[in-house]
Amino acid sequence: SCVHPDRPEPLDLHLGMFLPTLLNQATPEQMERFFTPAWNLRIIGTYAQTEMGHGTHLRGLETTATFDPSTQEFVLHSPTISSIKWWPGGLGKTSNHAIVLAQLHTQGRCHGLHAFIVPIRDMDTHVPLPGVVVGDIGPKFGFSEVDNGFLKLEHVRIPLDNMLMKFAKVEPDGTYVKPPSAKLTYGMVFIRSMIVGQSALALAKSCTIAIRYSAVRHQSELRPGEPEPQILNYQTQQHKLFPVLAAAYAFTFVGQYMKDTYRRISGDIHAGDYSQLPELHALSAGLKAFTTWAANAAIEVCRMSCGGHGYSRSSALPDIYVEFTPTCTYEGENTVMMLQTASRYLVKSYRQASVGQRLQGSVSYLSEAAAQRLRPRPVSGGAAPLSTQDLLSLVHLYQRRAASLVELAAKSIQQELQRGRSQEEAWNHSSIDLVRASDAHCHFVVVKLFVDKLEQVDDAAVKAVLSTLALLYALKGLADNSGDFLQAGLLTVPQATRVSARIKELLEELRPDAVALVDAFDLNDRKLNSVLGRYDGNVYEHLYEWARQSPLNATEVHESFHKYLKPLRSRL
Ligand SMILES: CCCCCCCC/C=C\CCCC(=O)SCCNC(=O)CCNC(=O)[C@H](O)C(C)(C)COP(=O)(O)OP(=O)(O)OC[C@H]1O[C@@H](n2cnc3c(N)ncnc32)[C@H](O)[C@@H]1OP(=O)(O)O
Ligand SMILES: Cc1cc2nc3c(=O)[nH]c(=O)nc-3n(C[C@H](O)[C@H](O)[C@H](O)COP(=O)(O)OP(=O)(O)OC[C@H]3O[C@@H](n4cnc5c(N)ncnc54)[C@H](O)[C@@H]3O)c2cc1C
Repeated sequence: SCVHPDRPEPLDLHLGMFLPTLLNQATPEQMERFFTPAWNLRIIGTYAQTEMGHGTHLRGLETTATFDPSTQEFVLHSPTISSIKWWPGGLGKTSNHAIVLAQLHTQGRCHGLHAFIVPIRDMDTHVPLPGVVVGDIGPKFGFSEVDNGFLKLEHVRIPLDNMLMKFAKVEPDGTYVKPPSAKLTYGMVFIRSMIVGQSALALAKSCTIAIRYSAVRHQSELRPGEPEPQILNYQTQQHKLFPVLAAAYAFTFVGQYMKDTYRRISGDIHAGDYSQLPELHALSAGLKAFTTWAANAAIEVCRMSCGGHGYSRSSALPDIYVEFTPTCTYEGENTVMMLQTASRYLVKSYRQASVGQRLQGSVSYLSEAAAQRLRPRPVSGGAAPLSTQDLLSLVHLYQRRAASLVELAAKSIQQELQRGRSQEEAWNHSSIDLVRASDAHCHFVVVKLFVDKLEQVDDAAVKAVLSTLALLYALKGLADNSGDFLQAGLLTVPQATRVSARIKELLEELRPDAVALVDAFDLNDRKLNSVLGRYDGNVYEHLYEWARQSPLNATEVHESFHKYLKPLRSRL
């Protein structure tokens, strides 16, 4: 954002969560008091929700905010070690304010989690304020530039007006006024929606590096006596990289869709219509998990496809991985997000469809599936003919797989209940099926959005190559998940064999356009920061130059020789 484009920064939370949370949850008066100074970086804020003991289970958070009507203040307190806020980016050393999520207590009752603006450091000296114990949590897997921090609040007093009161309120006498919808206090749908676009960017960067390098790198022999081929000509290399390229395009379109959907539904919410919030929550949670998991795995595929040089930080791929991988955990751990989508939306929608309700939005196919279940099945049964060319029929196939896995998960819960398990136990014993159902639903949404996007492309040549990519994305997903399709009776073994053959043809079709397709992401050398992914392809000269700049090469004889090796040698 500020100094290093696309790299994690101490100010990310200020820009990505503190300001957006104010925009969504502050009253006009609070906007004036906090937003303008925050926009001017006088106030630097972070978002402090997670505690040492709880991240996922928000109802388990222990920090309290107790209203004291005699002083018109909230008293913020961390009652236990496990209640210390832990992880917030920029909290350790950078921020002078934090949005703290705490259990609100007023008039002797607890009203659950609410957001409070807590000053933590003096605005001029930056010294921690009385009662605030704050610091950095120490080295991590990556994110070294970010001071993820801890925060212990010891009876810290803040004014009544520092509770974000756009929705829920506390009156001066301590009366609690409920929000119009309890779900509004969860938030998080904004960043989850944006993370989908970040998955696309991470994939675009990784496959740009790997595909450009694979066009530069020559290795081994294809035909004896002939020059070594570009490694991009090996079918296995194409099989590793072209599906990643296809996914990068798919996720780019899904990322755009999520941005638009967020804008549309949050517009409705601001106008007082909350009916689409469950769709936004389910889509943002599920697609955040689906795309980050896929991108996380694909970055490693790209790194390994570059052989030894992929392991060098000059490739940029190790950094892309360590900076991207926490997206699978933060903003809602992925398995937990998949379970939200499944149990809070898909299974509920399945039940509604089963009793004849017509569903809207991304789950409308469950109504179709329910209607189909009521129709008599053809005696012959078996999978329908499969076209490895027709994108719409593939979308339909993904839709039917999703419907079938949602049904499987819903039935699993039902069976567990019939065995006498409690609702909670039945849910836990069905959670593998629930995650699988979410995954299939998200996969369907991605394939559908990719195919829908093609309708908006006018240029015939661009449309043709994007259609090939969409076909590859859909067929590769089919091959990777063939067990699901076979199990649901949507695919036969001979059809699966044809899918594999068609994938090979598509790889060959895409080969001539592969470099142009990554160039089209328009990621310049500064943004990529990769020796292997250079636009001009002068990899070897610059690899040598990069190595020469290594700090170890500052002297011809390193001091370790005199300090350790020489004395050691003399003792042997
Ligand atoms: C410009 C952008 C780029 C900036 C990039 C910045 C990068 C910065 C780097 C890192 C940032 C990291 C920040 C963080 O990680 S902040 C902490 C994030 N923490 C989480 O996300 C916690 C995850 N946990 C939860 O979300 C919840 O606790 C839960 C998993 C949903 C469970 O909660 P709970 O048990 O209370 O809820 P239920 O399952 O019972 O659900 C109750 C009903 O509420 C609905 N629900 C739940 N969540 C939401 C939501 N977010 N929005 C709307 N509705 C929600 C749910 O569906 C239930 O509905 P029902 O109708 O079934 O009653
Ligand atoms: C780099 C980074 C930056 C972060 N920045 C911030 C920040 O700015 N602000 C902030 O507040 N937080 C931040 N976090 C914290 C982050 O949001 C949490 O770590 C995240 O929400 C996951 O919660 P947890 O750590 O409690 O994981 P846990 O919930 O303990 O997860 C551990 C395992 O338990 C499983 N599990 C947990 N609950 C369930 C369930 N109900 N069903 C099935 N399985 C379950 C999970 O699937 C996972 O496998 C950050 C984290 C990282 C890594």
